[in-house]
Amino acid sequence: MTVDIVAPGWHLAGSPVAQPHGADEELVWRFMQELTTNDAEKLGTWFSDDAMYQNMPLPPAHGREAVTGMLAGLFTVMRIEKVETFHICSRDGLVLTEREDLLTAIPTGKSVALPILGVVSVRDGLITGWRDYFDLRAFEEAVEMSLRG
Ligand SMILES: CCCCCCC(N)=O
Repeated sequence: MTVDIVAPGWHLAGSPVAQPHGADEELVWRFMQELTTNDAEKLGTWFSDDAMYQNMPLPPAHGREAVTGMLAGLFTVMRIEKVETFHICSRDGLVLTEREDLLTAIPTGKSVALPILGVVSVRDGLITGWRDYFDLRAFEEAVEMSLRG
């Protein structure tokens, strides 16, 4: 069965919030597309030295090295196939993204389009914080893989 991202009924396709505006949102929009490289080292260069990253149902990573290591660890068990950012908005360097990420679990080969609310803080052209909120149980059941060990 082929899994893909389908724009939800609540997608405000023609609205200004469906496109990035300003340097911070442009940076986050491009970063979300860069995720599909699944290249932890390359993605790590987007972060400040003091950055944090957390998939909210899981523990956080603090510092660019730990952020890069967490991404590298994720990419041993999953691939980010596609990212659709349906809505993006921001104020004072805090960027909110309403997305669906198409994720494939490497051990099972199963995929899921996972709804995610992402919060990204940007300073001087670097990401200082990235927090993704999603239903981990929905992910684990869909791809038949646990991320909690
Ligand atoms: C469910 C695992 C976490 C997802 C990691 C990368 C992403 N935010 O798409």
